[in-house]
Amino acid sequence: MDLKTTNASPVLTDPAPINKSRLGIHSGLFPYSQSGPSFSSGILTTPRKKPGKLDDARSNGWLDAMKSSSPPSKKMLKDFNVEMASDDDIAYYSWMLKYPSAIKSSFEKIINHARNKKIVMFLDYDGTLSPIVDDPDRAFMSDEMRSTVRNVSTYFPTAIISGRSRDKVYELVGLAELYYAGSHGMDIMCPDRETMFADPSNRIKSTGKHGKELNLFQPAREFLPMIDEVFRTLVENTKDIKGTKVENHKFCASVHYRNVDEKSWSTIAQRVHNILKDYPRLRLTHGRKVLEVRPVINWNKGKAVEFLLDSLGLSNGEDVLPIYIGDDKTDEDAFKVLREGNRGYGILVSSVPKETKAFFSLRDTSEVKQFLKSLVRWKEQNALSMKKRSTK
Ligand SMILES: O=P(O)(O)OC[C@H]1O[C@H](O[C@H]2O[C@H](CO)[C@@H](O)[C@H](O)[C@H]2O)[C@H](O)[C@@H](O)[C@@H]1O
Repeated sequence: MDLKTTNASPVLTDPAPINKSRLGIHSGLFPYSQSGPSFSSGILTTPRKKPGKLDDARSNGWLDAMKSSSPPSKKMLKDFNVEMASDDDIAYYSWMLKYPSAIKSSFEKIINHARNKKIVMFLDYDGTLSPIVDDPDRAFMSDEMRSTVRNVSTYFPTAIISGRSRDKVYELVGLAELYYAGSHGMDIMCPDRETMFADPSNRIKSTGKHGKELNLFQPAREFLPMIDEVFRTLVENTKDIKGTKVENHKFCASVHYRNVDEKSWSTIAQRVHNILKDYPRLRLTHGRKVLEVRPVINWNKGKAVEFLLDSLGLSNGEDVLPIYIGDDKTDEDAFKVLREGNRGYGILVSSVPKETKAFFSLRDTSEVKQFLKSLVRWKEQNALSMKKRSTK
């Protein structure tokens, strides 16, 4: 089967980022919206945006987006042994007025709101549970983080929602008690509820590595051969560029350029761009020093959150509080769903100011761990005081 179409159309691109000024908190933030095409219902395959006049990777903003796709490491200014706040610090603290820290200023607010509600915890993996490292194969989470997540899941239903393949993220997290959504939510391992599957062809019964029966929801299943083909083409076409790494996530593919000399970034962008011209049913999104190729369907991490809440029977309750913690552009779809439906809290993990649909912020993975531990402590104290009250 020829998976390409002869009717080549230009690639849908994300908007080019606006250069952020060092102190321009409200006016010059990096645009951070990721939403794909949206329809009121169904998981429709949608056409890409109309071709613009410009038709190469440089002119349509890919390169700018690539350059600003991961925050630089922070430098502290020191002057005569007096620690001074840099412009970046001032910018960050001003930004935090709009997106307060979930552990510092706003923890009380969060738990007050969560009182008498059931928290459902959604966690992104890279940059949230494991720090960003140069080699994607070595992005391990610490044992302490793992046991923290395990503790969280004893009190709250907990799901991992990642851009990686479901198998890979399951292997990295290694906790059987969680729910997993891989490929940016396009591969969901979920509880078995017949009513969830309006289109039963998207529902797959499968047997996991340990012989356990799995219930999978895979809305982009028809794209499997196409993603496999484009993955192989991407590998073939970038193999001469030192440092490039292409990953196959089953329902999407990633081209990493973190370890590539910046001089070659435009070459990578151009080659990926050229390949995608032959696949109008695929689109490109930008992650942290990674180009991600994914199907043009009305599905994303936000949809996965809604699907999981539904399949857990927790979608309509006033007494449910979903919390989603993530660091990347793809997490914005989930933040948006929670904010717009007034359903719960998005928490952005970032050490630099970013425009976001989240409500709160955490600086890095260690603050994520601290936040999760604080929630568990709060829940334990609650349980203890309830027990004391009932034995009086
Ligand atoms: O949705 P996520 O769980 O956050 O996954 C997003 C991407 O994460 C990985 O790449 C990122 O982390 C790597 C390891 O720290 C880093 O080397 C890379 O530069 C980052 O982009 C993963 O490899 C990607 O395939 C995921 O899409």
